[in-house]
Amino acid sequence: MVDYNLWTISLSLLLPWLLYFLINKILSWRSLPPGPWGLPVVGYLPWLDPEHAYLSFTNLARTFGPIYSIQMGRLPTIVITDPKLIRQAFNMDALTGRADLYLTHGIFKGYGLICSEGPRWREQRKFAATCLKNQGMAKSHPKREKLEALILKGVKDTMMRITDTESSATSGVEFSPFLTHSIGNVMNVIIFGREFAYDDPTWKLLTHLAEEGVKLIGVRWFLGCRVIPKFRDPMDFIVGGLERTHEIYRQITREHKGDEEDVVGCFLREQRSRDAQSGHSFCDDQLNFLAADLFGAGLDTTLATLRWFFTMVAVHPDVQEKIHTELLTVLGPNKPCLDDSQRLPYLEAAVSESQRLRTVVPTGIPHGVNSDCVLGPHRLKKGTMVVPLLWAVHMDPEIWPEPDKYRPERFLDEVGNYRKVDALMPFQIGKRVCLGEELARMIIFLYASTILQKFKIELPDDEVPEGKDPLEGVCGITLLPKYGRLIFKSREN
Ligand code: HEM
Repeated sequence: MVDYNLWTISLSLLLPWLLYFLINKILSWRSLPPGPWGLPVVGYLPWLDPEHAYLSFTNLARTFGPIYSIQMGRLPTIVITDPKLIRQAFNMDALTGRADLYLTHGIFKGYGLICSEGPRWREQRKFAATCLKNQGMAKSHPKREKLEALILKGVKDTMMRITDTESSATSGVEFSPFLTHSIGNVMNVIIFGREFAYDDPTWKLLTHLAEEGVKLIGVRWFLGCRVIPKFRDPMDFIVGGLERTHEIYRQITREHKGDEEDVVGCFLREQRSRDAQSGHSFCDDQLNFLAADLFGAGLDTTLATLRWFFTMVAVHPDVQEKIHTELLTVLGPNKPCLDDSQRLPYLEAAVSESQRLRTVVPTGIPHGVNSDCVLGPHRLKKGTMVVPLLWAVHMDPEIWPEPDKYRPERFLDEVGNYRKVDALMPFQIGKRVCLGEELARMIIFLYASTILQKFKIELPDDEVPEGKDPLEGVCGITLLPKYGRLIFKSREN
């Protein structure tokens, strides 16, 4: 009898709570965009292609529309494929957070720029933007010419290595290591105030750790990779690689006096000037994570963009000839410089079109909702992850008819001037838009124009197996060309 009463009391207390919980859940589901069902704990993850998650997401948009909900492990997620909606969402303060992933919050501990949020992100973003601008990364800045000269030195280094490789004009050359070294050194001078020699063992180690780390980050990170043995090795590699990278950075930092113009020098000065203040974000760990972010985000993406561009013009000789004719007509025998970019609209259009056709960050970098907010008719809860699906934006047939075709004319108006299309957003958009966009544009223009002025590029006959797409990609965080060997024939002979 006593037991029966206890049950009745417990149930009468529990039922209203259960009802309240269910109604709340149903209401919050109803205010969310539609989306596929998933399983408890893992959500929709088992159905995503781990190698090409951006394609699985794009397929779902065909069923559920330009904004849909999906459960990624324990993280409620919204995927957006409409460029206007992405712009609106990513301009909201409430969406400037990063999703709570083990990678961003557990391993990177919210340090650096890419993984930080709130006041630390604001303070560090302002600092890094000013520091890069003071090194010439801005239009009409007095140091722009110095930065231009640094990039051109890198272009010269790459061209020299191509020419010095005997096979480059006949059977072809894997030129990605040349680009990695020369663009890497542009980043090294900006961040650390120094360059590394091509065969320097420290440089080899740094690039190996960065390249492998980027490849290992993907959808698997949403599964509880701390507990699944299969995923432990890649995670251990990333954690160990980060520690070794930071140790090298600490050594470089110790060699700094603090009056240098590079990022490390600026950071050390800022740190000293703030020492008396409490609660600032300029601690030693932050410096290491910031340097790694700038190096990683800057090198990998710019390299991928250039590799895709050169592969695309090799596969489309008609486009390459038009670019070369434009270079001849506008520049004659003169070498390209940054001021020429406006006078070379076809080249600019060809670069934009390659950034569209092979989006180097296909799923974008997801954001996190940092306070409950409203996006159109939808209520987004704090903690939701928001994916701007750049691949789907760039392959939308409503915006780009026959999206699989490489057609630079999409970016030209009727008189042949470059036409900006808002839906092209390789650097993402909004309050956290890529911090290095201007630097990336400078590098891409100078490499693309100078190399195509000197060389005719072709794809070796035996590089791509029969029936395979020469523009096939391999995806980690970034999408890289699968086939890397190219023939460079000098046009000066
Ligand atoms: C073609 C080359 C590049 C592409 C396609 C690219 C793309 C992106 C994308 C998609 C994001 C995410 C933005 C967001 O979360 O809303 C991003 C962020 C970032 N990029 Fe780039 N990027 C490129 C070059 C660079 C360069 C050269 C640098 C170095 C200065 C750089 C530094 C950063 C940093 C620090 C962030 C994080 C910004 C933040 O979270 O506030 N990127 N980039």
